[in-house]
Amino acid sequence: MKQAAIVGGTGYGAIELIRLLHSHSEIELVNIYSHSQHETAISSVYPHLKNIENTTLDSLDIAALTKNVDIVFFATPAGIAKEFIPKIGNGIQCIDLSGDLRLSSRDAYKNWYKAEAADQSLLDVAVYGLSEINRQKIKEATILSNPGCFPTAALLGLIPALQNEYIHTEGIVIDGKTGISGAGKTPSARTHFPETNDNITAYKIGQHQHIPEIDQYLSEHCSTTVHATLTTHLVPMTRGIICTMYGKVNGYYTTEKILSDYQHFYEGNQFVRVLDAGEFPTTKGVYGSNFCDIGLHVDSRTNQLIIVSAIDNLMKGAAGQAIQNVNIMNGWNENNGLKHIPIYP
Ligand SMILES: NC(=O)C1=CN([C@@H]2O[C@H](COP(=O)(O)OP(=O)(O)OC[C@H]3O[C@@H](n4cnc5c(N)ncnc54)[C@H](OP(=O)(O)O)[C@@H]3O)[C@@H](O)[C@H]2O)C=CC1
Ligand SMILES: CC(=O)N[C@@H](CCC(=O)OP(=O)(O)O)C(=O)O
Repeated sequence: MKQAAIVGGTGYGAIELIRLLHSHSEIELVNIYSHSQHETAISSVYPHLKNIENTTLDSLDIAALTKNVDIVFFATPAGIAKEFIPKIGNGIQCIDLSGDLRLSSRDAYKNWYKAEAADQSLLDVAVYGLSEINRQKIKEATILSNPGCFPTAALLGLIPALQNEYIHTEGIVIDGKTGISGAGKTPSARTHFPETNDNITAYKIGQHQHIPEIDQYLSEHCSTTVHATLTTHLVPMTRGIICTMYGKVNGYYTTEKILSDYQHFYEGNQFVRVLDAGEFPTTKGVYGSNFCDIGLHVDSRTNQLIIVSAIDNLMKGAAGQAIQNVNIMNGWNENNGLKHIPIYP
């Protein structure tokens, strides 16, 4: 068994990691670190964990952590992991759920996150954990940068179309919608119930921190610079992300031809389900699971390829993909801790 710790222990990402690690056969969760609450059991903060996970919350102690654990998950806001990971060393596997290590350009991080970027030496060794696309590099990783939630849905939906040159690289539009748990556990004026109930809001237009992440990895995967338009919307549901994406078709292709190539592209990848012609994903269809469901359609009237991609933001968009990546890093079965059927209805 490998021993693991979670930093940011009382946040939503951490709680989801705890749920998944409970059924992981190779990892024992030994420390849950919290900067806000100490000497209290996690099950007192979250009563749904009563008699299941009673670990006492501790304040982060790097020296003790370095001796005790093999794997550390940072489920913390941007700005934390980049400061602590360089102090850990010892070959300990560090998985960062935040955006600290995702952008290769330090200037881009400064522009979009409004803070100093991680040291270049840390960015150089961090591996981007889009599991299905970057599996070979993830196998060798010690420092793992887990993708953002919208980038996970958007990149898995768009990369096959761009790599096969089914769509032009210019004019790609990503219309993204997310449940409110994506904003974390601390309520704000934007996520407060009266603002979100019975309401849909577009937010961070032209300013979303996932824009440079999507551009960077789309560009890497089609060897030309891509600038996609992302607009994110907050919708009144707890979990789920759905991205409806549009790209101008580059030639003449049928829905069936592109779908069959997507099915081939993701063959052997148990967590990406490419749907049949006429079927489209829903957030409920992936709720509580690590699946990314993809459906698509060629609109011959407008010559647009319409791709729809759905994930659970806390699962494939965060904790689920983090566990999938740890499984890849350690040569374990990729679905260890992740065998959940979506919760339906
Ligand atoms: N929610 C989602 O769907 C997704 C989240 N992410 C990313 O994962 C990370 C965690 O997200 P999420 O769990 O939703 O966020 P939350 O806000 O729910 O949790 C983050 C936790 O980090 C800890 N924390 C807060 N401030 C500090 C600080 N200054 N120093 C140390 N720890 C701090 C707190 O826990 P404590 O007080 O116990 O230490 C807090 O609860 C974020 O970077 C987020 O952007 C990525 C993809 C999807
Ligand atoms: C609803 C909501 O506010 N969602 C967040 C998701 C951010 C996230 O989880 O990703 P990072 O790790 O890149 O910050 C947002 O759109 O910014």
